[in-house]
Amino acid sequence: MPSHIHSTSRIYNIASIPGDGIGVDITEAAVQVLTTLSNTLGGFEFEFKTFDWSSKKYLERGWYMEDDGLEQLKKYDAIYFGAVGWPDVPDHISLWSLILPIRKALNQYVNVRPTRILEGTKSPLAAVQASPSDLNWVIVRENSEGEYSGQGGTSHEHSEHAIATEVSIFTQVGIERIMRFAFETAKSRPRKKLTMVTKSNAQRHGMVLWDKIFYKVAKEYPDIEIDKMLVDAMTVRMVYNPKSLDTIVATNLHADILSDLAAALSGSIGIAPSSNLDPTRKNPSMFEPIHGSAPDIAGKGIANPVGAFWSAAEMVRWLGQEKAADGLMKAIENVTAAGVKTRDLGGDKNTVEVTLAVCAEIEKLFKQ
Ligand SMILES: NC(=O)C1=CN([C@@H]2O[C@H](COP(=O)(O)OP(=O)(O)OC[C@H]3O[C@@H](n4cnc5c(N)ncnc54)[C@H](O)[C@@H]3O)[C@@H](O)[C@H]2O)C=CC1
Ligand SMILES: CC(=O)C(=O)O
Ligand SMILES: [K+]
Ligand SMILES: [Mn+2]
Repeated sequence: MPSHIHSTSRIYNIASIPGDGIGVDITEAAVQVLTTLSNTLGGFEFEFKTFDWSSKKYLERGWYMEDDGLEQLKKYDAIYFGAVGWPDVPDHISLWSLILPIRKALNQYVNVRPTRILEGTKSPLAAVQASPSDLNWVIVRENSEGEYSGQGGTSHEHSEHAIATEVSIFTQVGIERIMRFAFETAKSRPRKKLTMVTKSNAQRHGMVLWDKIFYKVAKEYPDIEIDKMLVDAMTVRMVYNPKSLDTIVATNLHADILSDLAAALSGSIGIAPSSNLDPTRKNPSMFEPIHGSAPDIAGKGIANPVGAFWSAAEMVRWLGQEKAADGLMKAIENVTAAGVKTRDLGGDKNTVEVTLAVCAEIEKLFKQ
């Protein structure tokens, strides 16, 4: 591309945190696809700064992020994240040293997790036919409090009297803002439907407040059709009647679980994206596939990069480049439709082959 075009480009500074296991492969793939996208379209560019914050580095040097790591991240327009977690480090140490502090400190109180069946892929559900509306959901996950508040403690740890508490925190402010975001999401979608997931039959304090604030906020959205599901029954409805759902709002833990299920029902966990959003835009938002570091397939070059690409498309959309985001999604689906898929989707291609196919498709779509 001629340099004069570059000089007028909007530059987005992206903090890239590949992390562990397949997080590294899929982040590399996403960076390649994003670079191809900006080079092909023009008008904007990405400048990536890679942070080597990982479990491997933690084992070498005793820390995940520098002391001012969260402050460093605040300078970027967005954060692209792979995955964190490795068998040599207890999972609660890795999560609480990297991904969870970022979500909390940068006020990323929403985690948006869309699911649908991509072209050329198949749901394992018999109830799901070819129609895209058979399974097309957005799970809005509370991302700052609830069961992952981090409050609690352990006493008498090394004795038979060990006591541990894990306290769920639900605040009026925290619930109200996630409910409002969920209603706005439902409003932006054609079906205008919102299902609230709860467990207020057994959990009689936090979940009761959750329900109450949902109905309070619902009054502001008379055009949205609402219903309520207990989380256990919700799993059944997702399997037997996926068509009846559209936008879903759930707590941190419930939505974590339901979104892995949703991904599997749509074909594979390897395709599912997520956006950790600070809707106030005072802090950068963070984009990552919903899956973890997958130690069982790490280093084999076979991880599905589609969830990483879809997450990248969500990042591009959040940054305001709608046309580029739509183009990237189109390129991804042209590739799946052509049968260029990794094994988890029933194909025989590897990460690099799918990545190159998506890059070629972007060039085909956008090159005049
Ligand atoms: N946001 C994050 O960074 C997350 C980190 N983790 C961490 O990741 C580590 C592994 O966790 P698991 O429970 O095994 O969950 P996982 O999502 O890493 O893997 C679950 C299963 O799905 C498969 N899988 C996942 N992503 C795939 C992809 N892109 N392509 C093909 N197959 C894929 C894996 O091979 C595995 O069989 C743990 O340390 C966990 O704490 C887990 C979830 C999210
Ligand atoms: C930690 C985790 O599993 C998630 O955020 O999806
Ligand atoms: K991830
Ligand atoms: Mn999860």
